[in-house]
Amino acid sequence: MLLGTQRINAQGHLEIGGCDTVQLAKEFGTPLYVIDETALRANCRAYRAAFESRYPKNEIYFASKALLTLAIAALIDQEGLGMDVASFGELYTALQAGFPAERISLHGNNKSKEELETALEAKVGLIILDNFYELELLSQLLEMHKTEAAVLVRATPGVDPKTHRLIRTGQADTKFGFNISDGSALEAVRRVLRTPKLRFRGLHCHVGSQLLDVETHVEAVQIMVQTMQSVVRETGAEVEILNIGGGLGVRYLEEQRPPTYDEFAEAVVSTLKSALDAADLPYPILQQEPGRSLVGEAGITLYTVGAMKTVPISEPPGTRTYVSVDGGLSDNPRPQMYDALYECLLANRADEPAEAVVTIAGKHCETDTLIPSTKLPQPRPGDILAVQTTGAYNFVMASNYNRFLRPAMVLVHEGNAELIVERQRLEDLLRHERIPERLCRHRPVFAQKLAE
Ligand SMILES: Cc1ncc(COP(=O)(O)O)c(C=O)c1O
Ligand SMILES: N[C@@H](CCCC[NH3+])C(=O)O
Repeated sequence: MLLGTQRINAQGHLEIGGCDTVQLAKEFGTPLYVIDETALRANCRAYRAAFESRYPKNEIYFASKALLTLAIAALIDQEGLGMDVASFGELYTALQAGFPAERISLHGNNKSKEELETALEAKVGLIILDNFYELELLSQLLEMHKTEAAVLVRATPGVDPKTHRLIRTGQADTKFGFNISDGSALEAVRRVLRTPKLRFRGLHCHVGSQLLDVETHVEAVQIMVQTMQSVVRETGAEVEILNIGGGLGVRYLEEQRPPTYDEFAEAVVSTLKSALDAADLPYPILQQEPGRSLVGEAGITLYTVGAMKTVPISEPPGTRTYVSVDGGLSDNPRPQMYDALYECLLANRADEPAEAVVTIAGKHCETDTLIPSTKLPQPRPGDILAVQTTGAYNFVMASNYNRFLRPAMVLVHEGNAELIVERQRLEDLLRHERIPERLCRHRPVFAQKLAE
């Protein structure tokens, strides 16, 4: 499977963004996150066009939790999208990148006073209210700071998407949002309307992530329109915005066929329009927050192959060959967390027939299998392995487990590769650490040498 601008060049190497991945590995080291700028930009444009052509009152916020660095924020800004942030760190990064605050929306199921105050001070465009505690806290802060805030009420539609249990959020039993079924969402709207410094702008929902069909979104849209109708009927308030979150899936495996942007837009918009018409409601602004579907397929991770071993196995009877790479759990926790599956290829021998069935293992002190079973040309130590579809929820979920250094990230575009995140250095690991005086002893000569 080749995605975005990927192709196999005359040397038989995988190329992305016009850059030879073998050269990238040589120049920047491995593990290395590589982001295909052309593909990312094309996705932003195509997603937007799919909706704009069917529903012009349409706004796309990039869900920055999927991938955020200063450069990515700047690129998303250039593409004219908004940005959904869900923590102080995401808000800080977006603001530091110069992302216009009025196009930022603040999320979170337990927003702190500090996060809310910073959002108010920066004048972010929208705050998505998640619970009654936050509603109360925000109204106190607005009184204190003598300011106002535009809000959406996040509602939980009670739908059950077909995706991993840890990334479902539309069902009633979730920590996120105000339930619709027990009347909490309507009560939240009433309270917002009673709070003079809160400006009610509409409703929000997000049903889950990596959805490979349109059914749950369609169901959620119908429920949200019914909820809009109840809000209008019960409170007389106008629902100017309906935000349906993100969630569209991507291809991790060749056989996966997520709806295209056009198929997704057609299903969502036709459902929305007919539900609105039936309810005799004016058309709201349709907001969305895609993350994975914009950036997932635009990223790969490059690793270097090291140790290999073959062991006998009983199920099915035969052998298994472990091919260990120089990263794993710390740069991609998704296989451990969600049993996520990935495809890969040997970047330096991408044109050779894939005839060996192997297991790709990480190098952590865990059974950090990256890919349980895949077909490759017989791997050799020193080969460069490219794991596909790692643009979303990899870099942002990376850790320093086993004191691994977080990988670098490069943005590739028309044959140029620009470093947008430096590889961590050993001194970064110790930057925030202190040894109390009473535990101090002279550092061994070797540690001193390493630090120089
Ligand atoms: C509120 C909200 N919006 C948007 C997203 C982005 O989701 P995805 O990356 O699946 O498009 C998420 C994550 O699931 C989310 O929690
Ligand atoms: N981290 C999850 C997605 C979480 C979506 C955010 N609510 C994943 O990698 O699939």
